Order: sequence, then structure tokens, then C-alpha cells
Amino acid sequence: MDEKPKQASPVLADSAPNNPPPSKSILGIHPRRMSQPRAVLSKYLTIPRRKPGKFDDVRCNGWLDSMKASSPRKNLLKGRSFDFSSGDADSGYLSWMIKHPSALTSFEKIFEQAKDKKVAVFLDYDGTLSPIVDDPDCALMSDEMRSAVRDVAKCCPTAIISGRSRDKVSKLVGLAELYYAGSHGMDIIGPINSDDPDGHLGHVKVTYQQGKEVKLFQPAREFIPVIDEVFRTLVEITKGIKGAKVENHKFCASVHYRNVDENHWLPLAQRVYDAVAEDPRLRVTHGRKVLEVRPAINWNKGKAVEFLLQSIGLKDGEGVVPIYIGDDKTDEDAFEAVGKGGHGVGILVSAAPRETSASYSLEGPSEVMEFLKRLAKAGNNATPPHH
Ligand SMILES: O=P(O)(O)OC[C@H]1O[C@H](O[C@H]2O[C@H](CO)[C@@H](O)[C@H](O)[C@H]2O)[C@H](O)[C@@H](O)[C@@H]1O
Repeated sequence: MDEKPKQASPVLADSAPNNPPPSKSILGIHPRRMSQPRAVLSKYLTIPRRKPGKFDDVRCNGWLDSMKASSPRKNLLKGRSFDFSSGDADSGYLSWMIKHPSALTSFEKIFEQAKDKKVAVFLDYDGTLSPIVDDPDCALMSDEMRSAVRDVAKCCPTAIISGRSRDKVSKLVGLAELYYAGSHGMDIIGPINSDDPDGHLGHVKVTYQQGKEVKLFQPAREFIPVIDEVFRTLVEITKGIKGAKVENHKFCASVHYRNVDENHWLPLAQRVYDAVAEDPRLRVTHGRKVLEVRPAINWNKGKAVEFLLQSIGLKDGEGVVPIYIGDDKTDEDAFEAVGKGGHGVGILVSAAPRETSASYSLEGPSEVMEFLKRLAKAGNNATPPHH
């Protein structure tokens, strides 16, 4: 189904990788050589990457802290009565909740903000629609959640924006009426609208499920062989680490350490960083107990939201309220995108206080489902169906 884009993609180069590669390997594993000629991809790349140098403990501790913090602990305070004068950890949680109130208790306010406006809903998958589980292949969404999402999609355009490959996440969700962006937004299937001439945004028209014509946008298309190669390397170098799992998402690769003994997290991270250290085309980012190797391009879930809004014909503005719900660091770009101009609503799914650009919070997938049900009900009462 995938075709070659007719026009160059509008991808800009990143200013810096999220996490610069470390210096010399402590394990004696040398960075792999890529077979793909670098010149082919050079238009995307401006990131100055440091040559491997001295291994530094500060960076190492930084990784480890980041890896430890990457999946928040359950909020033990829920359901307790609070002593507002205590000044301990409880008050930290409370002040976070004041800054990022529950989207359920604030539902009326959110609905008021969306009233008489065009709403578009963007949903992350893992940790948002499905609970976090040890085996990524077992992260299934419930039928009840599926029907809540289906009902929302009946009243407003709805898209899934996931770190997983588009094929995988669309199979897991199983709703043909949604739009999908896989590989952290680097593989988008969106609608074609009349103000958006063919190829204008670097996309191609393709025939999708049930013969429907859709827009396919893959800004990192040229990286497929690069990711393929790094995936094979990652499988090889993590073979000896019990519990490590590597996934190929076509435009990025994930290295999971949720099932790896904590003492081996740092050596695992070191191997992953070493594998990309000398390649300016790649960068490493952190997700929930997962390291992601991604093309070093300026494209992320936030850009995918903007692209989809434009495709849907809802350019950002006062009349449009994009709602984004997600649980991960990679969702922060999307929270920023919907927060621009103060029109959109970002909702972080987290059971613990976290630095975020989202305005609201929900504790976990069951609260997400509750919110979606209320949204669908309110939307059905308030507006005619969008399609
Ligand atoms: O953007 P998302 O849809 O949230 O995808 C992000 C990553 O999700 C998956 O990993 C996470 O969920 C797994 C299943 O619950 C869990 O085992 C893992 O620890 C989490 O990181 C997926 O497997 C990754 O490839 C995605 O990048």
C-alpha cells in the first residue's frame, strides 16, 4: 500500500538530540557501521555529535535516574483524607493536583471550553488506552474501552498517536473509523480534505481499508533501512541481557528493560548508546522502561497532531479545541502542540506527580475510559455527528 512520496517532506533538522550519546564503551562494544550512504539522508541532519570521549559518571547517573523515573509509581495517596497543614510529600502531590486537576472533576469546565467549537481527540495507546503490562505483546485494550473510543469518534475526529508501528497499533485498536499515527508520529494515515491539494504537505494519496482514499505521510521514510539495520544490531547486543526485548517499529526501534534486573539497566543503556554513538542520523529517547532509537529529525507526536489537525481541516485557532490524552514523555510534544494559543486541552495520564505541559490529569486507563464516555455523551447531546 505504501507509495513513494511525490514531494520532499517538510522535515526540518533537530537542534540537538534528547540525550547525547555517551563516550567510550565500558563494555568494549564498538559502534556499528551503517551501510546506508550518509549523503542520502544529509538534508535532514544538522546535529553536531560529539566524538566518543571519556566515559562520564554524571551522564551515567543521569541515565539511571531517568530509567528509574520512567514508569511512575502508583499514587498511594488516592482515597486518603489530607492534612493540608502537614507540609510533607502529600502537600507536594496536592499542589501538583491543583496545577493539573483531574479531567473528570474538571469535565464541566473542559466541556464549556469546547462548547460550540470543533473538537478533535488525540489518544496515545500504551498506558492510556491499555494498561502497562510486562509484555508489550499483551497490552490489549478492553472491549469497553474500544466502544468508548468508537463513541467519541462518532461525534468528533479521533486519532491514535503511538510509539508503536502504525500497523501494530491499528490492529490493537481495531477501529477503521479512526486516524492513526505510528512510530511517534512518523507514519500517519489521515483524511484528505479539499483545501489540501495532493502532495501539498509532502504526503501521498493511498487506498486504504475498504477502498477508502486516505493521506499517507512518512517524514522519515528514508530511514527505514537505517532503522532495520540498527534493530538487528540492538537485537545482537542485548542478547546476553536477560529480560531485554527489542521491537522494530519501522521508523524507530524500542529496547525494553522492564523485565531486566535493575543492576543491568546501565550496561544495557550503555550498549544502546554505543550502538548509535557515531551515527548522526539517530538519537535515543526515554519512554516508560524503554529506550527508543529514532531518526534524528525534527518530527514528533506534536508535529503529528498539527499535521492531522490540518488534514482534518481544523487548523489551530479559536474555533478548534484539540484534546490530547497521553502518559509518556513522548506525549509532552503533543501537550505543547495542543496547548499553543491556549485553545487545546492536554491531559496527562499519571498516578504520580510529574513535570508536564498538560493542563489536566487522569490516574490511569480506567479514568481515561470514564472521561471518553462522558465526552461522547456530551458530544452526542451537543453537536451533530461530524461525518
Ligand atoms: O506511544 P505509546 O502508544 O504509549 O507507545 C509507547 C511504547 O509503548 C509500548 O511500551 C510500553 O508499554 C508496554 C506494554 O504495557 C510496556 O511493557 C513497556 O514497558 C512500555 O514502555 C511499546 O511496546 C513500545 O514499543 C512503545 O514505544
